[in-house]
Amino acid sequence: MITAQFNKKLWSAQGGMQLDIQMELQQGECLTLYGDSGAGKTSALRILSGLLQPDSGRIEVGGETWYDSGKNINLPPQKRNIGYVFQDYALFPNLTARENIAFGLRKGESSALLEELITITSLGELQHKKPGQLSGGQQQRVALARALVRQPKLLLLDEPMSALDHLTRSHLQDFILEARQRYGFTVILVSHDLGEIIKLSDRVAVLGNGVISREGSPAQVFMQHKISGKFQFSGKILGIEQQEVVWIVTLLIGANLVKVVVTEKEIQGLSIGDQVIVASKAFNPILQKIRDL
Ligand SMILES: Nc1ncnc2c1ncn2[C@@H]1O[C@H](COP(=O)(O)OP(=O)(O)OP(=O)(O)O)[C@@H](O)[C@H]1O
Repeated sequence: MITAQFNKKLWSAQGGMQLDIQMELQQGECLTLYGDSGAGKTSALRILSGLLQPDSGRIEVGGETWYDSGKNINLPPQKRNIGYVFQDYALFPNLTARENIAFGLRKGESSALLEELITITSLGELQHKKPGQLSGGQQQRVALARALVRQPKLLLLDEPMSALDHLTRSHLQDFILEARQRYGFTVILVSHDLGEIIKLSDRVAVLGNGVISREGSPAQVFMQHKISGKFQFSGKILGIEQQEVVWIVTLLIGANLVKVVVTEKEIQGLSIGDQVIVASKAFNPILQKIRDL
C-alpha cells in the first residue's frame, strides 16, 4: 500500500501554482496521472522519487516512511525502492545494454534476475551492443530492465513510450503488463495516450493546476456516457466528411484507419483530433492469424 500526501509551490512563466496531491495505491495497482502540460505530473513523480523535495507532506510505501516533513524524514532517491523511466532513455552511452542493466544491481546481488530480465525483454542478442547501436524501442527496453533489476516496490513511468512508433509501443506495453504480473510492483504512469491508459491502468487521476480534479477507472473518467458495447476501441478522429444524409468519420485506431458512419445528431461536438471510443454491440468479428514475417 502506498499513501502520499504532499504539497509544493511550483513556478512557471505564468506565475505560481500550488501542487497539492493526495493519493493512495494498493500493492500491484497501476495509476495513470493524466492532465494538461504544466499541470504538475512530472513534479509529482520527482517528489515521489526523492529528486524534488516538497514543502510539506508525508509519503509512505509498504509501511516504510520515505518522507515526513513533521518528523524530518527525507530518504534520498537511492534509499527509496523505486524504478524511474523517462521519455529519454538516459542510458550510459559507453556501457553495453547488459552493463547498463547490471548497473541497477546492488552490490553482491545475484545476477539471476538480470538474466531473466534480458530474456523477457528479448535483449539476448543485443545485450553486448551499446545504446548508440540500438533503436529507440530497444533502448527503452534496456531502461525498463535496468529499473526492474532493482526490484522496485514502485515503478514510475513518465511518458516512456511517447517517442516510439505504435508497434514498438504496443510491444513495450505488453512487456510492462507481463512484468507487473510476474513481479507485482505498483506503477504510476504519466501518459496522454488513451489507448495506452486503457490498456495499462486500473485507475486514472486527472491532474489540473496542481490538484487531482477527477479520479476513477479509465471508463469512468473518459466516457461521458456509459457504453455497453461488446467491443470498444479508442481512436483519434482524422477526418469528417458528409455523404448525403450521413457523415463518414475516419479514425486512427492503433496503426489502422477505420471509417465509421454516423448520423448528424451523433456528429455534434466531434472534431478532427478528438479522442473517441468506438463501441459496437452487433459486431460479428472474424479472427485470422497474422502470418509471422
Ligand atoms: N523545481 C521546481 N520548482 C518550482 N517550479 C517547478 C519546478 N520544476 C518544475 N516547476 C514548474 O512546475 C510546473 C509543472 O511542471 P511539470 O513538469 O510538473 O508539469 P507536467 O504536468 O509534467 O507537464 P508536461 O506534460 O508538459 O510534462 C511548470 O510550470 C514548471 O515550470
